[in-house]
Amino acid sequence: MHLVCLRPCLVSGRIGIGIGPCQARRGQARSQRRVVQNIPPLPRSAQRDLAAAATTAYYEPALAAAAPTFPERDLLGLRYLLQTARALKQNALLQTRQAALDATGHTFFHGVFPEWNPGITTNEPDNIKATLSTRFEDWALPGIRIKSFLPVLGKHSIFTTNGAEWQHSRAILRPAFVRDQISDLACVDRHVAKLIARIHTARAASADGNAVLDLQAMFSMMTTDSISDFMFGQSTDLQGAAPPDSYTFGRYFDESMHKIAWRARLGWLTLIRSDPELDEYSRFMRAFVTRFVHDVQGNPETNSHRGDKGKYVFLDELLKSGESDEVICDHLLSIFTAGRDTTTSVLSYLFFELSRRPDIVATIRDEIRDLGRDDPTWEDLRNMRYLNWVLKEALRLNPPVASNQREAVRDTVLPKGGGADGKSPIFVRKGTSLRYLPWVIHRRKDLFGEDAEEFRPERWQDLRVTYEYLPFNAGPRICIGQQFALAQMALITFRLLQAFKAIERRDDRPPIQKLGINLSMLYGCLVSVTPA
Ligand code: HEM
Repeated sequence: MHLVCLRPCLVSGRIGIGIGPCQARRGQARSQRRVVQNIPPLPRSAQRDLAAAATTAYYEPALAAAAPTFPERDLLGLRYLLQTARALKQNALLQTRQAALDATGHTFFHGVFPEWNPGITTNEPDNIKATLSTRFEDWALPGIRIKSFLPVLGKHSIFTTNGAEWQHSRAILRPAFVRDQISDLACVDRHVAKLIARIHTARAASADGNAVLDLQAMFSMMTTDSISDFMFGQSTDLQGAAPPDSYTFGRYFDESMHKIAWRARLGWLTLIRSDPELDEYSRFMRAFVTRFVHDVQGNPETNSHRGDKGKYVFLDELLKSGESDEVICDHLLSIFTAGRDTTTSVLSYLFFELSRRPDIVATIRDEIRDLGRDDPTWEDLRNMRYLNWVLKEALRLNPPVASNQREAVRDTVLPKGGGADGKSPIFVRKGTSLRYLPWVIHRRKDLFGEDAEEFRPERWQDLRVTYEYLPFNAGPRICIGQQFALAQMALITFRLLQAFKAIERRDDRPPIQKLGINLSMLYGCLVSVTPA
């Protein structure tokens, strides 16, 4: 019995577990010898998995065919890199990956320029379950992603650490997301009230009283205000009388996320060159956040937020950890990164859908009316069945974290993707990067039905999901802010549909999704609204 490792064959560029003749036309025997000599000993745990997941048939030559590679004959990964850059430029990376996964089955290998180890892309729930949960210890955040985030989030961030350091970050942050805070909706309510007031003002100021609004830009300001209020006890107040440095903070934050996304996606190449602009943004943002930390530390009794008894302030909880200012600053910027654009993304896409689906608007408004209360509690929002279906559906079709990545920290096994039918386990060498795309998985017709690409909240009536539905990720690194985000988004939608009875699309261009760290809408979300 021979198991061949998952390095690309030097001649054919094929990768996979294989026995028997190499498929390359030229240099066949030589390349095969070379590959076979490199056979790594299969780790004991991998052997256990293989035995459990497959059968002895796995070792038969017929099933040991290489897993698909894409594109073919791309040993160095240059074609893949160029394709990625081109697709990103055309805002079509998700669609390109979807087509590749459709063409190759649900898992394929590709070269990663300029590395030797191949990468894997998968939209197979079993593989994702292994990566995020059952074989969690075998995978970590990839080095390239950590390096891209470091200049902005720092080395203590939950998004730049693995292993014990990550556990420590999570242990510090977790208690701050307690039930009391989640159910304290007053903070969000203040900022959504300002948003509604701004919409009324814009309508009144427009010539025909029917102003065109870019809800994406408005949601972004609102979430910046509400998350800063939640974190520091003081809002950036971009929707009100913000000081100039709040605007600068917002702008630098946007620019930094854009740069980080490019660096993470294009790999090590972009890290060769330093980016003084990014360094400057980072310096400014750290100084901005540190000011709040000092403010709270320096004035424990007089600080403005403490006048508001009962108000939850994330920074207060964080300071209880006794960590240094630098660590606290890393955590604050991380929560800002985690919470702001994700929420903006879901709301923008949701209101884009609502602008072309008056039936859904009417059904949510009926549910609001049936509640019979103007001010919903957290429990009320949780129990609004249709509203929650709508949110789940928005998160399914446009998960803000549309594409995600991990890296094998030891030799391991994925349960599916090998063999002629793609159903055999595959061996994965340490250092291999794995990309999974919730955006693509959520649109699989075999998992979500023939209408998987349609926005249909009613599907959630009977749908039970596990690893095929990943808007908040899964396993030990599942989103900490999930309940907080869902409660916020439910309240914002509730309030807006209480205030406005119709939303009308005001943009003829086809919607284009832009993939950064999070998904956004390239042309924004242009609508007009009718007051209730
Ligand atoms: C609709 C809104 C949100 C979505 C879709 C979302 C999604 C995600 C996803 C997919 C991850 C996993 C990232 C990875 O491991 O690669 C994540 C992690 C995380 N999220 Fe969220 N998130 C949302 C809102 C929030 C909010 C509002 C907060 C906090 C205020 C938050 C805090 C976090 C944190 C701290 C992590 C890191 C968890 C860890 O690595 O252990 N998220 N989120």
